[in-house]
Amino acid sequence: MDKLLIRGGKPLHGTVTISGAKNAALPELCAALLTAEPVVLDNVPRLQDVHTMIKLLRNMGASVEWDSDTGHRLTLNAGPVSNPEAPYELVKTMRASILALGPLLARFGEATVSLPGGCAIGSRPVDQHIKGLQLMGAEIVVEHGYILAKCPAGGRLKGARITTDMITVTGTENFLMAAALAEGETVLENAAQEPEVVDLAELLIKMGAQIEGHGTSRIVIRGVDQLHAPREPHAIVPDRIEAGTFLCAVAATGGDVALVGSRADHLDAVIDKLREAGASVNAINGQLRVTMGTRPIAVGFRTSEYPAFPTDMQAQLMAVNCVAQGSAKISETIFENRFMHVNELVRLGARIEVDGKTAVVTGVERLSGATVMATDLRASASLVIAGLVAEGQTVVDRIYHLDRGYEQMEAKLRALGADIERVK
Ligand SMILES: CC(=O)N[C@H]1[C@@H](OP(=O)(O)OP(=O)(O)OC[C@H]2O[C@@H](n3ccc(=O)[nH]c3=O)[C@H](O)[C@@H]2O)O[C@H](CO)[C@@H](O)[C@@H]1O
Ligand SMILES: C=C(OP(=O)(O)O)C(=O)O
Repeated sequence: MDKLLIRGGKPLHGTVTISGAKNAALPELCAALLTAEPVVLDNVPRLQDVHTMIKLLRNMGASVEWDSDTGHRLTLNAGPVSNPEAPYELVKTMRASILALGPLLARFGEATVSLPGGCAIGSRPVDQHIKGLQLMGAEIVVEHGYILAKCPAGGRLKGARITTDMITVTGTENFLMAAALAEGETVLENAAQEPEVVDLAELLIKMGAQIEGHGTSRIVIRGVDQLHAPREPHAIVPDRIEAGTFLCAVAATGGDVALVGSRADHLDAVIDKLREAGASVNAINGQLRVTMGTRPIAVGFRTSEYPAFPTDMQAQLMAVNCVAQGSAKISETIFENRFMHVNELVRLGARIEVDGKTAVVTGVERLSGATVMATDLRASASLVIAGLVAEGQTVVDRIYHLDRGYEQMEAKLRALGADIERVK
């Protein structure tokens, strides 16, 4: 099993290119299921979850081809799909497989998708996805760990008014894709406003969907009979969480880094907090430049839905607080168990106390390298940041979690001057 070996204490300097967003790539790969024409996506990040999604689509009969061995453009042809099924073996490694449910139902009138199950950060049920699709007329039974869904006689979903109990990102995305081919109008109330939802809506519009209100909490979709391939390749929006992770790394280690291909306007809440911590963050000529010359100041924050502070950045900013001056309170409101990184950060010398959904971090002057274990994707990123600033050597074990959502993280950090390598 791969590990990362980090010798901390080096400030980061240079330029890093931010990849396309994992959380936009995954629904957009599924959106290709909505048409028999070949869909071309650009800026697709080459990371493990994308490879898993490609496996899932190929298993259904789709053809998926990268343009070159190292490039980021791929062509998906769901014309030959004959098996509208997402089996447990593939779904268990990636919750986002649930995103196949909406498009499969909409285009093929039936779908069999394994229940994703829980994961380290919480139980993560999909009841809202099921409820919304039922409101659109789908007949759904859940048995033997599978969601068995089919459209009523006539074979087409019907537009509906869907108000979810909470804001759900992949739920909103499933409804967008299902409603694009449904009969009549669908209104999504309490919709997620994340940039990845907006990017998916923009791709669907390029494919002929009629969507209004994406980026707000009320989205209206008028179903059409057929979708087609976008006329031009659709470039996936930059990964704001990858960008935020690099911003936090610099805030912790000090240095001066330019992020190419990132969207400052998608990172307002994160940038505000990093400025409060003492970093200078500026958007210049399409780049985001972060400089940090002092020890950070501890900053309190609370995770919430976009545009507030993202839960996917909680662990990384906690790592910055670990070496900051002062103490700060962090509240996690989205997932019930997203403090798995705390015990590992403590092994590096951090002072953190957790009480339910709140963690209080008191910064220490130095962390000391140790062997730590990654428990989930963003927990891994926080351990890498802590390792970059810790004295001596840190080994981050189980980095298959990190590989799910970051493209070439260690190569990008090494190019910025970090002493980091992957070992078996
Ligand atoms: C692939 C992808 O885009 N993943 C992101 C997506 O996950 P995901 O879409 O799975 O997260 P949701 O927005 O759905 O979850 C929000 C909350 O609602 C709960 N819930 C959700 C659906 C449901 O049917 N029932 C239910 O109870 C969840 O358990 C959670 O507590 O948004 C999360 C919140 O920003 C991010 O952390 C993930 O990185
Ligand atoms: C929780 C995350 O992803 P997923 O929903 O794919 O598990 C994440 O990207 O931090």
